[in-house]
Amino acid sequence: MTIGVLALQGSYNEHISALRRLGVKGVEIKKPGQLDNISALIIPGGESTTMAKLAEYHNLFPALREFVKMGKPVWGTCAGLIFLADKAIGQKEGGQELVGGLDCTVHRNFFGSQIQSFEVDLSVPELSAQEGGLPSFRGVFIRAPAIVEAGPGVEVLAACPVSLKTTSSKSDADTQELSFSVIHISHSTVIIAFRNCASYLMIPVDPLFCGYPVFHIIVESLPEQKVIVAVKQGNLLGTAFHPELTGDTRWHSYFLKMLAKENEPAPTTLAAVEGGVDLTAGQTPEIEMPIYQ
Ligand SMILES: NC(=O)CC[C@H](N)C(=O)O
Repeated sequence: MTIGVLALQGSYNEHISALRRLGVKGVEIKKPGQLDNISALIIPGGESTTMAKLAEYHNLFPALREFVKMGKPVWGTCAGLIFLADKAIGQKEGGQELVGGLDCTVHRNFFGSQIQSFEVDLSVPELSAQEGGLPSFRGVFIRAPAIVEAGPGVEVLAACPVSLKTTSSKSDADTQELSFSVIHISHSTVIIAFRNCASYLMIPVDPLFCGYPVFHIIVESLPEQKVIVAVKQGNLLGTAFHPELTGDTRWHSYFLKMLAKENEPAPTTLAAVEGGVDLTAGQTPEIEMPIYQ
């Protein structure tokens, strides 16, 4: 059993390190043919537009789609989650190709720009039920996406509170005046972006909102909002955050168990991948990860 990590760009070395901490060898995947030799694939975080351009250049999209269609386990983290989504919003002009398969709409930079990156403890009941340990997981969000819509077959594994900060001078007021833009409308949800506080709010569709790109509204005592940041659909796993940048390997071990459930023996030392970059020869990836505990 071999675990591939798409190694075009982003945090693939970090995933390979995390797998190694579990005693499992990960191999770099850079070419379509290398997918034939692996049992499961991790698509790492990075920058999804760049990664998509590289994947296109190496003609990887048809093989990646085929891999997903075959039902083999695939885990997308952050940019990798964007890759796996059936639909992405907030893309650069001209859009970007997606692998798809995950019945979700992902907002590419939901939490804002690079400087709005953050860490937060997420409640992860399903993960801790299966893997043990704390009921929470330290989510490292780097210019992170979020899942703004999920289909009926998608299991939500974690959601992140979305705070509505405001620059209003009436800090103790229950009522705040905020201007916003509608950035996404679907049959069930409207997402609005607040102009002065880089926050988002998801609200049920109200026909009143449709057709007006910019509003000025009064928001009264807004309830706490949560946005989905980890999902599972069959053999597809998606996380908007970066477990490979923490010392906690539970998401990796959770993913490996998805593979084990496919009636394959538990992962041990893995054979070299023909045509792939094999890390079994006592080599270590060049970059040892900073581990945030
Ligand atoms: N850390 C990440 O992978 C960030 C992903 C980034 N939002 C993108 O569009 O690619």
